[in-house]
Amino acid sequence: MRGASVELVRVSKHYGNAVAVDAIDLHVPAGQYCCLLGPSGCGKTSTLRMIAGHETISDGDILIGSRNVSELPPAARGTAMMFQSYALFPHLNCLDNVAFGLRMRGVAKAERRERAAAMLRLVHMENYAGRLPSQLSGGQQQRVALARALVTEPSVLLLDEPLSALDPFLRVQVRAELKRLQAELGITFIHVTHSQEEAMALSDLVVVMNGGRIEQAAEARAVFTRPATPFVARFIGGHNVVDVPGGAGPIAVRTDRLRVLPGTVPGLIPARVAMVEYQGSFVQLRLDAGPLGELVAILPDNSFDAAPLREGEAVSLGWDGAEAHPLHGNNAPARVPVLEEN
Ligand SMILES: Nc1ncnc2c1ncn2[C@@H]1O[C@H](COP(=O)(O)OP(=O)(O)OP(=O)(O)O)[C@@H](O)[C@H]1O
Repeated sequence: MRGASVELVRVSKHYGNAVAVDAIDLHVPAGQYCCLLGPSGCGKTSTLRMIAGHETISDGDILIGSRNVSELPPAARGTAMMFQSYALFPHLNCLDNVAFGLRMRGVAKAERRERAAAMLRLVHMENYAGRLPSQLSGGQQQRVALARALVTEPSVLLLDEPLSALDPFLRVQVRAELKRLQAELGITFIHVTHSQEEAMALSDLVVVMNGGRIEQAAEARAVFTRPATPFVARFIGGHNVVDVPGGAGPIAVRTDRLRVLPGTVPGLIPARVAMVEYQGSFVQLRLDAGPLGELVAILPDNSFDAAPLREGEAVSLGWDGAEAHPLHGNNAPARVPVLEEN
């Protein structure tokens, strides 16, 4: 299998008068793991469904590799889709479920079975080939669904909240499995999630969406250390968005970089400890900073224990200059469409 790049050029989706996706530009290089991340209703699923061809594009173009696929039916795009609900056929065993997509494409029976068995091996489910979906756990069904999506050898796999139906323990396990498979197969994955943690753990490219637009598209570490907008800083978590009076605009200060000193220190921001939350390896402090609102600081448990603070106590807040990250607004560079060989 080979990955293909995915390029969205001024892509919009309207439902009647409502704009679900608003003229977005995005380039996902071939073979990358990309997560579309954002709150409910921000347009992630509509974007994914337009790439798959399950939804018409209201405006703009989608290119996969060097082909403009905007008008092509789903089966002609070289994509496969994996859904949140596993959507396995209940009356077919695992092998037949996986082979189903090949039957639809007219592949002969012996080859269908061979390729389906190879896919089950890939997801470590070869010993369950004869079982019905009802005889499998949620995580196992998810693996079979993955094998079924991959059996047609897509160059792009589209995943719509593939982990959200799993319990937290399984979610982390299947997440690692997805990452391993993507690296092994080298095909492009585009994965919709509203979980920051999931996006950070999986992605080469994190695309943060809000209100039908892209707020930032960058590598996970860049999104976390250099969020482009107040929305990204808040959504990705781990940041305070602070608008100091007389400053040059809002800045982001990581919660683990906010300094909290006891008492009143001239020149620092006066605050009061509103809540102390013990979280195991660290302690989270909610701090009432008056006109600046509530700020959050996290301290390793040993630093907190060395000089504990109590609720109601007066403190002073500050940060090193280098830790103040200006939030310039949407500073994502304008994208120039790039064509690559498929
Ligand atoms: N078939 C439809 N008809 C009308 N409006 C729709 C339709 N599908 C989605 N929308 C609207 O378009 C916007 C974007 O929806 P979309 O499903 O793409 O968001 P999402 O980010 O995937 O949300 P979620 O995480 O809740 O699935 C929402 O306001 C939604 O109500």
